[in-house]
Amino acid sequence: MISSPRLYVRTEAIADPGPLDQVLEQLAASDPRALVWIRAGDGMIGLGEVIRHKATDVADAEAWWGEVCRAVVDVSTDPDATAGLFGSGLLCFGSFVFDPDNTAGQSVMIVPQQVIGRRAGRAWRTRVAETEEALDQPPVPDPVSRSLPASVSLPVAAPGRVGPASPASADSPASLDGTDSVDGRAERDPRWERAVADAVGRIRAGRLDKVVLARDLTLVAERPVDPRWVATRLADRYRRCWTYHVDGLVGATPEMLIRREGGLAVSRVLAGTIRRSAEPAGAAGRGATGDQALAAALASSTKDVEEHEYAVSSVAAALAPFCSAMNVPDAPYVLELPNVLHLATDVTAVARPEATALRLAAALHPSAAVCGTPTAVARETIAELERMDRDRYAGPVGWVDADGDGEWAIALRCGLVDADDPHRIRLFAGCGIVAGSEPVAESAEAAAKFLPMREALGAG
Ligand SMILES: C=C(O[C@@H]1C=C(C(=O)O)C=C[C@H]1O)C(=O)O
Repeated sequence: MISSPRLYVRTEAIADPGPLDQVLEQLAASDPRALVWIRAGDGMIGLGEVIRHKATDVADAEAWWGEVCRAVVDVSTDPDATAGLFGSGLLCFGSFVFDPDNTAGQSVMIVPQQVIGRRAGRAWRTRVAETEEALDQPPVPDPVSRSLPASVSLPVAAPGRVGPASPASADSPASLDGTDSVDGRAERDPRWERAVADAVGRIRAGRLDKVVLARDLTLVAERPVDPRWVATRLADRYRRCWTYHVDGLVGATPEMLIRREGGLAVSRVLAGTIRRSAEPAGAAGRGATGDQALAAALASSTKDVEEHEYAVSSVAAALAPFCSAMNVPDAPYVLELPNVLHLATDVTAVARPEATALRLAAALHPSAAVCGTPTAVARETIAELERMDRDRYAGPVGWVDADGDGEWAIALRCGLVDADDPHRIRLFAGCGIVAGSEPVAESAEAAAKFLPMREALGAG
């Protein structure tokens, strides 16, 4: 039996502080541990910590969150002020490991002391405390009052020079010049390419249909990596993605595992990728004509369409038992991001009342977009061939509210700041492997997926 402290919660409407990526940059007095969920300037920033729960898995987190919510007293004086604002009121941020059986990492759920939220031009602040009196005290820090004394300022700082961790001098930033470049290391990894070739062999031999293989890249920065700095830059450039930071895991993902708002559940499935070329303007990959040609190539690639279909079927099959109606579009559309184009399908469904965002996330994870088909064989294949701890990469990351609504994305295009040495950050990128995959092309795709984080860190 889990026992939860009584929590008092108050939500109030506030003046619009402006796009949250800019607010994050101005949150001078806040802690670098600020929790972040931003998309196109809207979303939530969480400050402070009231409770932290080390979850064993998503189902455990759901049971725990139910207990917490049962012990909550909402003392908002004007509940109408924020009624219907998705994300307002008590909420919890979370980030889950990809595979609890194969990791040294830890899933975490965090209830912040304060949330500053913004959606569609409206804004709110939610405060949480263990006594009602504490809610009557001025919040510390008060990020929406613009009169912070300079002395409390902890500037959101750039990481300085960033380079690949080199085995020879693992503690100092490596040179970005010459042959020892991030590019050289990020583009190709012979060991990973052999794993891809091995996976293709297993798929052609009929042992499985699809497996997602990932690799990592550790960068070392001159100064400790401030996730707020990284998140600000990601949110500005990747406006169609969900920019997140939870407990050292920072990234901007284009893939929504499940969003539940009221009875409506939506999952954005991605699989099938083409890199936007870095060729000079006028060449394929740059400008409208180049993008159109790439989009057409992607949409007509049998390999990518097949890879995509596995991912869509796995999501539709996992959602079906929890939904009374579902719409699965016949064909994908092309989602354009600054670094890549993806085949995308938005599966929408009417969720049964007991199907909370966390319950749906538990049912959907791991989807074929990050694991493979069939799931169990793909999971074993990953453990065997990848030889890497995914930690919280490719696990669900997001938030849930007291009604069970929320958004759980897949933690992609991210990095994990080393808890013991914040100068070090481990980036991840993975690719769906099917019968028609080629190791060198998959390396190029992985390199394109590293790009958002490398650019945000100034190691582009
Ligand atoms: C695994 C990743 O991305 C996934 C794999 C994709 C693919 O192989 O085409 C596309 C989007 C994601 O579902 C990643 O970004 O690390």
